Amino acid sequence: MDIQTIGIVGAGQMGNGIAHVMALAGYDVLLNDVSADALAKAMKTVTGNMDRQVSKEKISAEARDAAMARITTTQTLSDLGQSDLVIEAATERETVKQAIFEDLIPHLKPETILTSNTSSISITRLASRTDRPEKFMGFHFMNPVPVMQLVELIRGIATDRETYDACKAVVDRLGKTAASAEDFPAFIVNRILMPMINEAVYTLYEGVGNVESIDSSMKLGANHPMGPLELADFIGLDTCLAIMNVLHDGLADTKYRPCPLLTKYVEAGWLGRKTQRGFYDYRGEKPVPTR
Ligand SMILES: CC(=O)CC(=O)SCCNC(=O)CCNC(=O)[C@H](O)C(C)(C)COP(=O)(O)OP(=O)(O)OC[C@H]1O[C@@H](n2cnc3c(N)ncnc32)[C@H](O)[C@@H]1OP(=O)(O)O
Ligand SMILES: NC(=O)C1=CN([C@@H]2O[C@H](COP(=O)(O)OP(=O)(O)OC[C@H]3O[C@@H](n4cnc5c(N)ncnc54)[C@H](OP(=O)(O)O)[C@@H]3O)[C@@H](O)[C@H]2O)C=CC1
Repeated sequence: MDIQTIGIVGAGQMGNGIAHVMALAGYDVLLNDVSADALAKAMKTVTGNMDRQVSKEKISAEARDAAMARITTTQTLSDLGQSDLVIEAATERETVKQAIFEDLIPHLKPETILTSNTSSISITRLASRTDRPEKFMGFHFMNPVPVMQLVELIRGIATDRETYDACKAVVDRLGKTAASAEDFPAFIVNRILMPMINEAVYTLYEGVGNVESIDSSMKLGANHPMGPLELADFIGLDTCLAIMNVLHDGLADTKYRPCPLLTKYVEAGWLGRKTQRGFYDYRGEKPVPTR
């Protein structure tokens, strides 16, 4: 299948990154969000990130201008009807994703491939609620999208070969590396990464260390580029909690129990960088630990 136009639903940190790399690779991008603010912020972020790539001579000013011209934003979901491939990258909540697919499907071409950037939710279950489970799969980018090399590709029970091959060809054109994961809760990366982050929150909760000592231990002691709490703030604490809940419910094992302190931060609306406060407070000149 020839893919030229890519629809992206959700213009948060993942949606803007996906729009960025798709446009630079020459795809036409239709970027949708319910919020006009989110769309404006996304375009500002993409512009800033591409400008930085120009100033570092990673891309030319012409390539940036051409890529920016390929991105169209819209608050109207039906405008994505002409997409050859749709990547849903809205909030990590199953009901939100299901409602998006329900509203979008009547406007899609029969051959359009439908995918989700979900971090954890069952692809088979999401697909089963659509009219095209064989043309549905998981297309899971890592954050920050312009920098991270991996894309996890997850087939649901019904996904056909043609759909997988078409998505794999898109990953190849982006110059990224695809890893196939089976459709089990949180797939590969988050099955391993998120329990580590949750354990870091337990380590904080139990007073074994504070935010600073936990993060510097993992940075200096295990050579991680970011400490686990800094990374949790970067991902979004709501997303981290949602993934832990999917692991806990889906695998029915207490080892995946979300730390009550993680729940408390989310209940406070302290979701990390995106709300300016999480395990660190980002409102000042430099991040200050909140515990
Ligand atoms: C939750 C899920 O479902 C799955 C996930 O995504 S899990 C999260 C996976 N991601 C990670 O684990 C990220 C861990 N952190 C890192 O790898 C690094 O800290 C980092 C790449 C984010 C930043 O690297 P750094 O060396 O500390 O900083 P810095 O030198 O400023 O940045 C490195 C490059 O990334 C770019 N960059 C950094 N943040 C960026 C962003 N948000 N968007 C775009 N580009 C960014 C920089 O411009 C720089 O580019 P050049 O190499 O071209 O100069
Ligand atoms: N954060 C990460 O590190 C990673 C996240 N993911 C996954 O990507 C997806 C998006 O995550 P992320 O970008 O971090 O989340 P964000 O919270 O940054 O962005 C989500 C965006 O979706 C919007 N949205 C909510 N409902 C709808 C809707 N019905 N239609 C259109 N847009 C909607 C939100 O708008 P509003 O704010 O107005 O509600 C928001 O702008 C999630 O499934 C997440 O699990 C995957 C890999 C890494």
